[in-house]
Amino acid sequence: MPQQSSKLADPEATADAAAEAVAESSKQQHATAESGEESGEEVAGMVEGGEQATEKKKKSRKKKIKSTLTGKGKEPEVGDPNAPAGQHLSKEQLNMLLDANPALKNELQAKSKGNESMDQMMRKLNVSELLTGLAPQGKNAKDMASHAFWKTQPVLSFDELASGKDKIVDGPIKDIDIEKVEKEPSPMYPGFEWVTMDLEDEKQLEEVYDLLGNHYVEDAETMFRFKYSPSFLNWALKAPGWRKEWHVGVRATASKKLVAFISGIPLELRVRKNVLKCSEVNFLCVHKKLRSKRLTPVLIKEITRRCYVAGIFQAVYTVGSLLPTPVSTCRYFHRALEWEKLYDVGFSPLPHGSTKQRQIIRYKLPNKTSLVGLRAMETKDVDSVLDLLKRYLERMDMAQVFTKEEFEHWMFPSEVPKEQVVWSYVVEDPESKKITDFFSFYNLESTVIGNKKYDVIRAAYLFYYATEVAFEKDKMLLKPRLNALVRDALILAKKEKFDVFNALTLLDNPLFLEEQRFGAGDGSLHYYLYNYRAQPLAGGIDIRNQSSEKHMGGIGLVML
Ligand SMILES: CCCCCCCCCCCCCC(=O)SCCNC(=O)CCNC(=O)[C@H](O)C(C)(C)COP(=O)(O)OP(=O)(O)OC[C@H]1O[C@@H](n2cnc3c(N)ncnc32)[C@H](O)[C@@H]1OP(=O)(O)O
Repeated sequence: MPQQSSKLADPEATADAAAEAVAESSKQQHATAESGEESGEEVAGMVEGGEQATEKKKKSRKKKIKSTLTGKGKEPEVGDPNAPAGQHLSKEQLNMLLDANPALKNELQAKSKGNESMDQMMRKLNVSELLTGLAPQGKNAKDMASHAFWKTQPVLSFDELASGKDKIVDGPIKDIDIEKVEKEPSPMYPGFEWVTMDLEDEKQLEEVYDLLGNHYVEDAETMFRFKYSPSFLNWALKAPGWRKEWHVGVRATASKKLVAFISGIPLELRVRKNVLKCSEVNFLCVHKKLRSKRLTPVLIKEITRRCYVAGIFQAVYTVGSLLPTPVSTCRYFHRALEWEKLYDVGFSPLPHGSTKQRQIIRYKLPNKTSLVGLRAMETKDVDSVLDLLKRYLERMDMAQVFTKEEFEHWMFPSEVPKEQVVWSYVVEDPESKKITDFFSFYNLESTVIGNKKYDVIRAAYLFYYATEVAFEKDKMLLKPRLNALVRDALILAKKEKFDVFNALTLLDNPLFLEEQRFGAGDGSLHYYLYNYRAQPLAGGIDIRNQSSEKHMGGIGLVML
C-alpha cells in the first residue's frame, strides 16, 4: 500500500503548477517513450559485486530477457507512443471529458483566446491532464501507448475510462488458466538471481529494512524518505495467511546483496457487492543504481506468477504516480503536532503573512483528551470493535472484509514489538458499557535527508476508525463526532511524541480535515486494481484536487 511521500503543499507554488503542466505537456509530445531495451550487461555492472556472465550465455539470455521484459509482439500497439492522448480520442470523448471536468474547461477557455480552438488545445493534452484536470502530479505522466509494460497487462486502459465510466462493468478482465501458469520464474538479468526472502529470519528482515531504508519512496524534492522499521515490516508483511513465496527479492549473484524487492499479502476485498480474493502488493523497491533498467516489470510479472500459482487472480495496490488506470485517487493531508520541527526540516512552509509564533499557537493542543469513556483498546473489546468496524466499512464502496484474526493482527496485535507500530483506542459508554467508537493510528517515520539537526520525522498515520453515530438517523451528527474523535487522536499522538499526524481523503476524512487544521499535502495516492475492471470510486477529492465531503464513501481500504 505504498504511496508517494507527501509533505505540506506550498500554497504559492500550486498556482504555477497548472501553468507548468501545460508547458510540460508540449515537451512530452517530443519525448521518446521508454524502450525497455536496456541490456543485462549494463545492469550487472551497476551494483557492486554484479557477476559477469560468459559472453555467449549473456547474448542468448539477453534475447530471452528482452522479450520477457517488453512483452513485444504479444499485444497490439495502441497508437503512436509519442502522440498526446487527446489525439486518440473522438470529438465526443473530448467533449465528455470537458463536461466532466469544469476546472479543465475553465483553464482552456481562458487560454483559447488566442488562435487555437478549445478542440485543438484538448488534443495536445496528455492523458493525465485530461483525467485530472491539470493536477500538478500529472506533469510527468505518459499516455497508455507509452507504457510499454502496463499496456500489456490486464488493467483498465485510460481510453476505456475516457470513453465513459458508465460503460465499465465491474468484473475480472481475463480468466486465468492455472494449468498454463509458468511453474518457474522468468530469467533474471545476468549477474542477479531471484530469492524468496525468509522474513522469520531477523537477518533477512534487516536486509529488506536496509534496502527500503536507503532506496524506498521519497518526496519529489528528495527531502524525506519513508523509514519502515523492522517491527513495522514484520507487521505489514506477515498478515494472517501470509506466504513466504510472496516476499520476492533479487540479489546480486556474487555479493548476495539484496537489490530489489516486491511483496504481496492476501486479503478479501469487497468492491461494491463483489468480494475478491486478492493480494495486496506493496514495498516494490529497486536499488537506486539499478533504476530505469526495466527491472520493475520483471518483478511485477514474478509476483503475479506467484499469486496465480496460488490461485489468486486479482490484486490491489497504491502508487503515488499515475499509471493505467486508477480506480480512485486520494490526497494526503498533514496536521502539524510539532510545527517548529516540521518547519526546521522543510516539511511545513511558513505561510505568507504569518509568523513562527502564530503557527505554533495555531497547532497547539490541550494536554487532555475530552471524550468521556475514551481509553486504550483492551482484549475484551475485540468482538464489539470488529462488529462496529465491519458495519462502518460496509458504508464504503471498497473495503477489506476483516476476519477476527486479521482485525487483531492489524489493530490489536498480541505481540508488542520492539518499537510500537499501532495504537488503538475505544470510547466506552460509561452507563451502558457499550463500545460506541474506535480509532487507530500507526507509526511510520521518514528519514530527513541531509538535515544536521534532525534525522527523522515521527509521523502518525490515521488508520481505521468507526463510530455508532454513523448509524443515527440524523446524518448531521457524524461530522461533530468525528471531529471530537480525531481531536483526541491528535492529542494522544502528540503525547506519544509524534511530530505530524497524516491522513488521506479516504473514509469519511473530509468531514474533519479542515476543522482539525490538516493542511493539504503535495502528494496523491492512486488506488489500482489488477485484473479487475471497476467503475471509478470516490476518493474524497473534487476535480480541483480539494478535499470534498461530496466525494466520500468510495475508499474504505487503508494501505500502509
Ligand atoms: C494477481 C496478482 C497481481 C500482482 C501484481 C499487481 C501489480 C503490482 C504493481 C506494483 C505495485 C507496487 C506498489 C508499490 O510498492 S508503490 C512504491 C514503489 N516504490 C518506490 O517508489 C520506491 C522508490 N522507487 C523505486 O524503487 C523505483 O523507482 C521503482 C521500483 C518504483 C521503479 O523502478 P524504475 O524507475 O527503475 O523503473 P523500471 O525501469 O524498473 O520500470 C519501468 C516500468 O515500471 C513502471 N513503474 C514504475 N514505478 C512503478 C510503480 N511504483 N508501480 C508499478 N509500476 C511502476 C513504469 O511505469 C514502467 O512501465 P511502463 O510505464 O513502461 O509500462
